[in-house]
Amino acid sequence: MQTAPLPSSPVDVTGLNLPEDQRALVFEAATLPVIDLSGLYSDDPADVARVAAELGAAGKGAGFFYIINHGIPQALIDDVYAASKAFHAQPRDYKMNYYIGKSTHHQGYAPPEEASSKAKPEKKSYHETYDISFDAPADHPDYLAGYRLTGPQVFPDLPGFQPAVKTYYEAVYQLGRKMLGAFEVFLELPPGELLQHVNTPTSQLRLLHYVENSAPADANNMGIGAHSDFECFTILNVSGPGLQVMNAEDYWVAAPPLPGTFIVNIGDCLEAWSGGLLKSTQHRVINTGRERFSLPLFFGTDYHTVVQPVGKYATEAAFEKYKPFVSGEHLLGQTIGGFRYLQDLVDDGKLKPTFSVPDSNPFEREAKKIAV
Ligand SMILES: O=C(O)CCC(=O)C(=O)O
Ligand SMILES: [Fe+2]
Repeated sequence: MQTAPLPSSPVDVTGLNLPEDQRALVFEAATLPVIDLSGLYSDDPADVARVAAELGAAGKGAGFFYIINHGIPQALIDDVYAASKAFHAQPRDYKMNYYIGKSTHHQGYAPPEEASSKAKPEKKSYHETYDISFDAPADHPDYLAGYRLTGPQVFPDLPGFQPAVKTYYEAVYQLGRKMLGAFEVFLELPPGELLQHVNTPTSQLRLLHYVENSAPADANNMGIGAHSDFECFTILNVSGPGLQVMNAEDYWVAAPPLPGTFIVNIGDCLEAWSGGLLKSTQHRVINTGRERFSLPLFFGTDYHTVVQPVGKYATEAAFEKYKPFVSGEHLLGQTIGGFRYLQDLVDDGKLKPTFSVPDSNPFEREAKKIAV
C-alpha cells in the first residue's frame, strides 16, 4: 500500500468555489491508499495474511482505501451501471411503480425527496436510488416476521436489469466474504468467527443516481449528507467525483474515482468488533450539481447478530464504549431516520419497532476544521 502525508491546507480542486465546510484535503493521485487484493485468491495463507495486514493498516491509518485486482470483471460493473442508467432514465410514473414504500422489505425505488428527514426539511439530498438486498427465500422466518430488511429480491421489468444486478450482487457479495475473512485474520480471530454471522445478511446494494441541479454546494444541499455506514464495510463503485471521507485524524479527504478500483469504507460493526481500532468511516457526497452514479454494497451480517468487541479487543474498556447491539436493529433504526416512508409508518403506528429508535448514530464523528 502507498501512503503519503496529506497537504495541510484545504485544496478546492472541484472548481465549485466550495464554502469552507464543504472542502476536503486531497491526496496526490499516486499516493491514495490502494490495496492489491490478488492475495485473497491465493491458496497460500501467507498471501492472505499479507493482504489482511494491509487492510488493517489502511483501516487504522487512512480510514478508507481503494482495492485493485479485486476479481470483479469490469464488464459486470459496466452492465450494472447500464441497468441503473436505464432505470433512472424512465419517467417518474414508471419508477414509482417500484416505490420502496410499497415494499414490505425495503426494496425498490426511492425518489430524491425520500431521503429528507421530517425533522430537518431544510436539508436536501440530490439523489434517487433503486435499492435491493440479499435474495432471501420467501419462507425465511425474518421475512415472514416482517423484519423489513430480509426478503426476496425485487426487480423492475426492464430487459437485462435483473441478470445484470443479480450477477453483480453475487460477485461483490463473494468478494465481501473474502474481505471479511481477511479482517478475521487481521483481528487475530479464529476462522469463521465473523463469517458465521453472514448467512442471510441484511446487505443492501444501492443503484444511486445523483441528479443534475443548480442548487449550491453547501451544508443544506448535499449529494448525500455526512454519515457512516451501519454494516461491516462498504464496497463502493463510483462514476464521478464528489465523495469525501473522514480520515483517521477526522479531516475530510476527497476520494475521487480511480479506474479499476472500488472504494472501501469501514462500517459501524467492524468498529465495534475491533473495540474502536478500526473506525467507522464517516463520509458524504458534496453537491457537484452534475449527474453521478454510484453502487455501494453494504456488506452486513444476519439481522439477529449481536455485535460487540471480539477476541483480544473484548476488553473491559472496549465494552464500556461499545455496548452489545443487534445489527439488524441498528440498521433498521438508522434506516428509519433516513427514509420518509418509514418515519411515516412509525408516526402512524403502522410500524412498531421492538427497540427504541435513536435520534442519531452513536458512531457519528465530527470533522475537525481544516485551517485555511
Ligand atoms: O455515492 C457515494 O459515493 C456514496 C453513497 C453512500 O455513502 C451511501 O449510499 O451510503
Ligand atoms: Fe454511505
